[in-house]
Amino acid sequence: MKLIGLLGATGSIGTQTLDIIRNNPEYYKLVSMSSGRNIDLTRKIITEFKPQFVSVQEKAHCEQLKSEFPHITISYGNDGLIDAAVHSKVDIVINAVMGSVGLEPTLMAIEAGKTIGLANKETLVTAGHIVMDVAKQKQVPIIPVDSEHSAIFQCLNGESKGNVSRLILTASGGSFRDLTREELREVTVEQALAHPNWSMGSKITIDSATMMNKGLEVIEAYWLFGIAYDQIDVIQHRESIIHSMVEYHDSSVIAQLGSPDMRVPIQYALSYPERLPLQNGESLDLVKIGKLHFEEMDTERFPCLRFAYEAGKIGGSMPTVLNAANEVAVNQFLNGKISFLMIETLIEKALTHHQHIKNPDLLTIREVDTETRNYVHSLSL
Ligand SMILES: NC(=O)C1=CN([C@@H]2O[C@H](COP(=O)(O)OP(=O)(O)OC[C@H]3O[C@@H](n4cnc5c(N)ncnc54)[C@H](OP(=O)(O)O)[C@@H]3O)[C@@H](O)[C@H]2O)C=CC1
Ligand SMILES: CC(=O)[C@@H](O)[C@H](O)COP(=O)(O)O
Ligand SMILES: [Mn+2]
Repeated sequence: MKLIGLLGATGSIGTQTLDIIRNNPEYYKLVSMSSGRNIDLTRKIITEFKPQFVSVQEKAHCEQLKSEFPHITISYGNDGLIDAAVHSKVDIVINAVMGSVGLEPTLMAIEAGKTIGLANKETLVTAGHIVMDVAKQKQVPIIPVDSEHSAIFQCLNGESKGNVSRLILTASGGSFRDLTREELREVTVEQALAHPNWSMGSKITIDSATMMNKGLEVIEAYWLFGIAYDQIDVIQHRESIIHSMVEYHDSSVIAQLGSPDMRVPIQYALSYPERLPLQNGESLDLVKIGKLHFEEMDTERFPCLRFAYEAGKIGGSMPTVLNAANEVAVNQFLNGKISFLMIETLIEKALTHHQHIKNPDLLTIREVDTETRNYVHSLSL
């Protein structure tokens, strides 16, 4: 029996993780969880899964839930999020919160020796050098949940990284993959949220439309697998059937395929190194699909992927700036305050404005994150 701490239980990855726990009560038990502001769903999850510890974002929600569930420990805010991650009974933490707020709970969970199932890619983009160092020191496994990284993890299957010549990440291209720059000027939030293949939270769906999602994933892959940026390629693959590939130095390419269903990588992170049958999993019918397509990425139309490679290669505090600027800009777009193309403009301005810091410690990372958020807010007022 694995005892689970689930951060971001009310979100897209969170609720799919709960599906897996629900379907496999002999293997998994929810012990601690966090949610944000969705209190109705939090209440339902508490009632069904009976976790011992719950954290929410707001104090008022915490007080409300305490009165309804007097036998459960309920907390709130960033401290609550950390307490959910380090709960003494938890074996594995699935980090499915959105944004760099996931960084400190991840670090504290690693310090506490918990295995990490990582969906929250912003953690590694913001402070990959710190997270990977602590994980190495503590000998804590970080198992990827992001579909591309789970695919690469499965393709690597313990092979020496010295045998790898290239990682090939696939990108669906997102909602606007076939639009011209001119057409991108006019797109709406509703259109951006209509991802062709995946049903996900709103922030990552916008990241997918700007292709920043793939940029964040390149940096995520760099940290998870220790492969140089020049050996990480991205290609557009509009069907999202091949989730990513590894090319070895004997020219052999190993790919992981499957219908787009995030329960597969989530369950694999939970069951690793075993595999469990997936309830209602769709068997891949390649004959029905007929053709798979592969295209070059177009960083003229979608410069965010280029920004991410550049920030990743500079390293230090640059990826922190990239991530923080992106989080603020995407939020402004979702709130109708800026246009779609303004997202990339704000990120570029933040990157240009920032004075690079070489090997930032956690305190410096926090400062850079806050300063960047303030700067982007000031630009988009
Ligand atoms: N969805 C997907 O298929 C995939 C997602 N990912 C990554 O997984 C992570 C989660 O994505 P997704 O599930 O789509 O996101 P959602 O927006 O659906 O869910 C985010 C979760 O985090 C909670 N949350 C948000 N902000 C805060 C905060 N400040 N403090 C505490 N909790 C907070 C939300 O709470 P509430 O809703 O209650 O407010 C919710 O539970 C992201 O990093 C994303 O990039 C990676 C691959 C695929
Ligand atoms: C499901 C998943 O892992 C997402 O990160 C997905 O990859 C987004 O699709 P894009 O390939 O369009 O960014
Ligand atoms: Mn992904």
